[in-house]
Amino acid sequence: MKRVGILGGTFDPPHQGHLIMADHVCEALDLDEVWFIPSHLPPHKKDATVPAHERMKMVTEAVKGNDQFHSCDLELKRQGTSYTVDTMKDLKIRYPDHRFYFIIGGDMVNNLSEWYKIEELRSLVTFAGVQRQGFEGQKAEGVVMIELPRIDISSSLIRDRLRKNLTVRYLLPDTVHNYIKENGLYATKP
Ligand SMILES: Nc1ncnc2c1ncn2[C@@H]1O[C@H](COP(=O)(O)OP(=O)(O)OP(=O)(O)O)[C@@H](O)[C@H]1O
Ligand SMILES: O=C(O)c1ccc[n+]([C@@H]2O[C@H](COP(=O)([O-])O)[C@@H](O)[C@H]2O)c1
Repeated sequence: MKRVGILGGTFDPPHQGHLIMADHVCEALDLDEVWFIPSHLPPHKKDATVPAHERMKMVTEAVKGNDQFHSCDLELKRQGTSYTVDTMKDLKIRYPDHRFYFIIGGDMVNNLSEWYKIEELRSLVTFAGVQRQGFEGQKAEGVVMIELPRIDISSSLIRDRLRKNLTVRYLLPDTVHNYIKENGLYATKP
């Protein structure tokens, strides 16, 4: 039986906060792997600013160099709104013997009751929550909370800094930063 963490997100763009949270949960829960799954259309958020295939490529760049981290294009291939319950049902069929942990930031812990078919989803995964700056002390039934140094990095901060032509170096992996520059994403000049 493999123990697999799932980090779903918009990843617009992926950043060090995502990698650090995945690494800490991996250690704390003794996971074999963490799979990063970019949403095609995020269910509870306004649409991403960059197309799904570009976010997928950035996630693939971000996980390079860690053998336990993998990117997964299941939600891209499925298209439509990326409800987590659909993703996990699909993964359970493909990998019936894996045990799945769905990793979420502290900003999401208290909103789980609003997720689509949440009770069915709870039967498929264990939720692992990490603390997030501005959302301290969040906890909810059925969510294992993992301690994490507060990392006040978000994709919106990075998008905002890129728009203003301010440095984002060290906020995200160099590989992702290079991909953004080479492809002129977020209105950077290629
Ligand atoms: N710095 C962080 N600390 C803890 N959790 C985080 C952090 N950044 C992202 N997460 C969590 O990672 C998951 C995916 O996040 P997402 O891709 O939406 O990035 P984001 O930084 O929250 O984006 P945005 O700023 O655009 O809202 C979510 O569960 C989110 O709560
Ligand atoms: O399935 C749902 O109803 C649902 C509602 C909100 C968020 N999620 C998932 O939670 C993950 C993080 O979401 P976000 O909006 O922070 O990118 C991502 O995989 C979303 O698909 C899922």
